[in-house]
Order: sequence, then C-alpha cells, then structure tokens
Amino acid sequence: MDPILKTDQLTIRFGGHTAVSNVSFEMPARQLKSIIGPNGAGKTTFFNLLSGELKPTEGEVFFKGKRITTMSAVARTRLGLGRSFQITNVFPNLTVLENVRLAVQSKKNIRYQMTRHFFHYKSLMEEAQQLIDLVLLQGREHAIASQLSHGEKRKLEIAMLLALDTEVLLLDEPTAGMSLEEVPAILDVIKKIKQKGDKTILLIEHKMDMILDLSDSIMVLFNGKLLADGSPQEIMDNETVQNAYLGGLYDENAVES
Ligand SMILES: Nc1ncnc2c1ncn2[C@@H]1O[C@H](COP(=O)(O)OP(=O)(O)OP(=O)(O)O)[C@@H](O)[C@H]1O
Repeated sequence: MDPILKTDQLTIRFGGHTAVSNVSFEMPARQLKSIIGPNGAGKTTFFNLLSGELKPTEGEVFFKGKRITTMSAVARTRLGLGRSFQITNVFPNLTVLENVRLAVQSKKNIRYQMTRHFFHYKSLMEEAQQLIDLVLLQGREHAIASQLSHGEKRKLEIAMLLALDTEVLLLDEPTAGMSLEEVPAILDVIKKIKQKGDKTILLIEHKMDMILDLSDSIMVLFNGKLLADGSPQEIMDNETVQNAYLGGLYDENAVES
C-alpha cells in the first residue's frame, strides 16, 4: 500500500547548520511511528517540515501521493495533516467541555443559526463528550482549563487535535514536562486512539522505554540524519543506535548522506 506520508531527501539548513539532512522516509497509513533521537537531533524541525511550519531547503514532502512541499500549514491541516500545537490556543477561562466543543465546532464550521441551534449544540456537545471520554478526562468536563494539571492540559490538547479529525496526527512530545505518575495516562490515551484504528500517528518521544510497546516502527534521527527506521526490535538490536544512545563515538560514515 502507498504510504500516507512520505519525504524524499528532505533537507533544511539554518545558515551553515544542516538541521535535517537528506531524510527520506515513508509512513504507512494507520500505523504509529515514533521519532527518537538526542537533543538537537532535528526531530521538531522534521515535524515542522511535515506540518508546513517550515519549508525545506531541498527535498520534497508528499501526502497521499500529492506533493505538499510548499503548501501552508493551514492547508495541510485541511488536507488531513494535524499537529497538536496548532490548536493549543486553549481558552483558559472556559471549561474543558466548552473548549472541546469549540474545537469540534471550528472543524465543522457551523454557523450560529437560531432555528437549528438546539440540534447543533446538542450534537456538538455529544461529540465533544466522546472525545473527552477518549482522552480520559471524564469527570473533568466542567473544570476550568487554566486550573488543569499539566497532564490534563496535554489530554485536552489531544482532544482538541482529535476534534479536527485529521487522518494524520503529529504529536510532539506529549509527555514533556509531566510528572512520572502522569505519563502512563497519556500513553494510554495514545494507545486508545491507535486501537480505534483510523489514525496515522507520528510521535516524537525521548523516552525509548515508553514507546517500545506502542510503536509499529521507530525512526531515529541523529545530527539531522536518519540513523535507522525499523521495528522496535530492529531498533533495539541496532548497534549504531545503541552506540549513539550510549554516548559512544558516532561514526558519521554509518549514515548514508
Ligand atoms: N529556526 C532555527 N534557526 C536556527 N537553528 C535552528 C532553528 N530551529 C532549529 N534549529 C537548530 O536545529 C537543530 C535541531 O533542532 P530541533 O529542535 O529540531 O531538535 P530536536 O531533536 O527536536 O531537539 P529536542 O529533543 O531538544 O527538542 C538544533 O541544533 C537547533 O538549534
């Protein structure tokens, strides 16, 4: 089957620094791929190139076979490529339910209509509630967004991303800044989304041990280059990856450029 998302020799340079270098990858639909790599490896920059926040110096990005390299981030979201931080403009003084309802509403682009107001409002609320249940925020519907814990905020952001109903979800470190107790709940949320089976998920995550169970495949970036891409077992067994993570001397020649 054709990949839903693909890059070909993707490269971006900032001045003299090549942050992403010749990265060619393919993302099969309805799978979960994690992107790992040390600080500064180019993970977020690679996401920015996929989402359209940045345009490459060289190379191409394809979504469902269509070249989207120069397309704006908004157009890519409309096409089906959603990124979590694009909707993190949570209204702090509104409740969880109201925030998710507004996100659902923005996707549907429903205009306020007096005569049909009740029907629309009810169906929007139902959809919002389903998303709240999915991200395990049930019981917190009426909590004010600004008063949520860090972990709950990340769940709300995921619910709002899901409200956009894009086929591909780009999740940039959804567990960042969380306490150790909060991490498993977010991983459960991602697991549930995956189990529903209709989304393609790309996940940036530092914590290798947390993603081994969750991922169909893992790609490793190092110094902007694609060091390895394979099943979790293949990545675990990959000596070059082990050396890079163990802080051993990295052999630049091990990566094709
Ligand atoms: N806008 C920019 N201008 C100049 N350099 C940049 C810019 N964005 C990223 N970089 C550089 O590109 C490299 C890759 O950064 P990036 O944030 O993509 O890494 P990362 O793997 O996501 O790191 P982390 O895990 O710490 O978030 C870094 O050296 C960074 O300083």
